Amino acid sequence: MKIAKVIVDVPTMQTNTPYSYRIPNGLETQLKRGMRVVVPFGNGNRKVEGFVVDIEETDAKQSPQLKEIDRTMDLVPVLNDELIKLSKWLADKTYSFQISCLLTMLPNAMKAKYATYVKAIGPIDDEDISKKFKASDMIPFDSEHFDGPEMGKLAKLRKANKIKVVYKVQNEAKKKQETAVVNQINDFDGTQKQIRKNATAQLNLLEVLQKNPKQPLVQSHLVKDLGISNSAIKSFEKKNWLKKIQVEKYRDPYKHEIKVDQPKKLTKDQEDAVKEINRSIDSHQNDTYLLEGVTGSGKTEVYLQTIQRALDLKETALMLVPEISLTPQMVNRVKNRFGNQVAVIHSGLSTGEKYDEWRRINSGDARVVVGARSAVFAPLDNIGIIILDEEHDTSYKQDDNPRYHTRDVAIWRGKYHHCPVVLGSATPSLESRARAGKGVYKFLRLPKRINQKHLPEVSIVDMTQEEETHDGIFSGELLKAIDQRIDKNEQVVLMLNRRGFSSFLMCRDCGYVLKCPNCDISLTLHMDSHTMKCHYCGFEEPIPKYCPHCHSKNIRYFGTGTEKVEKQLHELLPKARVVRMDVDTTRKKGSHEKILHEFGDHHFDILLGTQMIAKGLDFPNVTLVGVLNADTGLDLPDFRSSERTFDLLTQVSGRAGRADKDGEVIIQTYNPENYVIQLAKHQDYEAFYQKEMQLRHLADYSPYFFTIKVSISSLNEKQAASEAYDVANYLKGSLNNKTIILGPTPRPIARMKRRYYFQIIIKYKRDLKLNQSLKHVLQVSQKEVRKGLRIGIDPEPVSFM
Ligand SMILES: Nc1ncnc2c1ncn2[C@@H]1O[C@H](COP(=O)(O)OP(=O)(O)OP(=O)(O)O)[C@@H](O)[C@H]1O
Ligand SMILES: [Zn+2]
Ligand SMILES: [Zn+2]
Repeated sequence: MKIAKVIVDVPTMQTNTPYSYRIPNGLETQLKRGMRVVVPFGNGNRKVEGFVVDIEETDAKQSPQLKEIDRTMDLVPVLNDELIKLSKWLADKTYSFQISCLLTMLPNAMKAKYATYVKAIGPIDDEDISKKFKASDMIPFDSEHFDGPEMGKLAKLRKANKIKVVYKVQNEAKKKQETAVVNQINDFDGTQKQIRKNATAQLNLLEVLQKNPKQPLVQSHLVKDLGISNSAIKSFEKKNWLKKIQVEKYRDPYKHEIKVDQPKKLTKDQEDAVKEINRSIDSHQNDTYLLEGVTGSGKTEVYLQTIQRALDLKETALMLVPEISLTPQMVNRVKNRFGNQVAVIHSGLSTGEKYDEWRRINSGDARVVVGARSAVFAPLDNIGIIILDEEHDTSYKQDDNPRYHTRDVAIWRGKYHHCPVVLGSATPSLESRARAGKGVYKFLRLPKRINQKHLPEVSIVDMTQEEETHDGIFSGELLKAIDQRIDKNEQVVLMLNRRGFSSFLMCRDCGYVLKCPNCDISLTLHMDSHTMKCHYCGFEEPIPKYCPHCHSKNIRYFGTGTEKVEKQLHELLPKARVVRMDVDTTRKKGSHEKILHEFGDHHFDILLGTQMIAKGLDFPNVTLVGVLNADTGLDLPDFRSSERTFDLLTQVSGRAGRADKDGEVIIQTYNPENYVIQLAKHQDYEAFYQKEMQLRHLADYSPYFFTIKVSISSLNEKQAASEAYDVANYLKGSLNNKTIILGPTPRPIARMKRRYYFQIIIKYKRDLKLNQSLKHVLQVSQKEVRKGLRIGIDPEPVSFM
């Protein structure tokens, strides 16, 4: 007898293991590992969903009491063996439930709230089934409409391509048609001779056709994105050099189907890196590389050429980038090189678009995947290379269950596929840099910018010395520099660092920031009530008149929003054309792309934005970068706040002077002597690394120690506190004596949304009992969990707030 092992969608400790179910007649040959099923569960036999993670042969006598699978939700597996295996590892590694991991891997469109249908797409020879399709070609795929044996027939019909499964998404767009052109030219050289030398529009069109001789090219993209004239297309059509066809409009958010970019000739450093990585690809070696390259050193070209190598070997490629730098610029660079083979996954896509992309990957149509964090689970087969760009970025860590780090998952998949993993950054995480130093990762460096360009000159402006003008936003020096750049017809990027803050009060004499006495977080100014409020605990006090630290009267509103800065700019430099990029101006779909496009076309002189603009942008005409407030991230209660500030300043500085013209950076700060600011001035990552490693060593922090955060919360403060003490005591008794256990303490933000939080920080080097002990904690706290306690285990937390 065959049984299925099913992970059910009941996320508790007790159910975090596969349950056995009998496979009903008719499904025996159809049911596959990786399909979703509906099964009866518990005493009441309520129906729950689950994933088949294994199918086994057993002796019927041994398991007479087994319940039977109700039905399948899929006709083909939605997860392959690799991903099922990965989910088990991930659950273990992140102390979460395997079901959460399995669900994390699927696009939302396939999650329960969306209806599943079967759709007839060919003649159906089975009488029973074909009768059902008489009324409609789409029928809900459930037990009301199909019984067990019929489900088996459906699977056969799907194999024969007579039906398909459709997940109906609420906002699914109707399919539309659009006009495309297809090349008809065989002899390109001969054709070129027939075109006048000064007919550039026609020559451009010819070039695009030559690069894409077989592919339909959507006319509107040719015109809008490549500047090819409609009249050129018309005259080509008349001469039968191309023909027009109608194609199905695809929900491609970037609408870029045309390859226009050729590989660049590599510099010596790039070539060394590419050779080394390609060697691993060719020999299927699972090496992890750290590619440390200064800003503008051409890391992207290294990625593109190694991806090409994997494709040449008929393998696929996975490229991960932080959400924030998943800009149209980056996406277009990959799409321009690899065309339609690229699938893009990020949070800006609609559910339907994400599902489309997922399906293209699952079916093997898309062979290069570019995406943010969750794309690390893309169902690619046969991966030849995995790239993690800006590997230090904190958005790679998921805050919620399962609390995985994208880098760990990428490395796991690299091992599975025997392929190299490339971690790239101008400012690698200390952890990765340390591993490269020890030889765990192979170290590749691009120490110079492309074309012998040097890094931009950085100067620091001490804002405590500035006269009280311009609301403390602009120093005289920065204003003058902006003015000069505009006169020279060059462009400026201005960053307002808003990390961790909205609007706060700061003393202009000593730099003191007014903080909440309970939460260790800065208070936010509320003009309506004329008070300072804590956004987390609700603490409130009147706006002070004197600095509590140095008693200066010079205490003022700071950390203004980009909107206010924009207004200031208009007053101070009326001629400047400013475009603002922040959460407000990019909320609408496509607006991000539009702003960057218009800035690139020099419709604006100044791009003003938050951290959003620090990464990945490549505008040749930008020669000045200004950082309005370098300090705001430095004070956060987090041992990584220096590292983050250094990264941010280095990344944003790197936006200046990337092409022919020299770049300049001006950083305004209230802490000009701080080592982070000083080292950022020299853009000296290696010096920063050495210095910061010393500090981490002294304080027993990562990468010298691993960290785990255990957080315990409840609406009832007493319950949370007493459980936290119990857990800490248990851990102190069970873990080895070199492991450091801090706490329990109320979390820096102790109370959030009415729950009281306590946290325990575990710092360890090697502790064989750790995993077991933490699982034990999860087990024994079950009773309290039923009474409303929550307990979370976060390995390598990126936030301690
Ligand atoms: N071999 C090359 N020859 C000519 N130009 C190149 C070459 N490699 C890269 N470039 C160009 O140099 C510029 C900088 O490269 P790229 O954006 O890849 O750098 P990066 O290291 O990714 O930078 P950042 O970390 O700042 O984003 C780009 O405009 C790119 O097209
Ligand atoms: Zn507070
Ligand atoms: Zn002061």
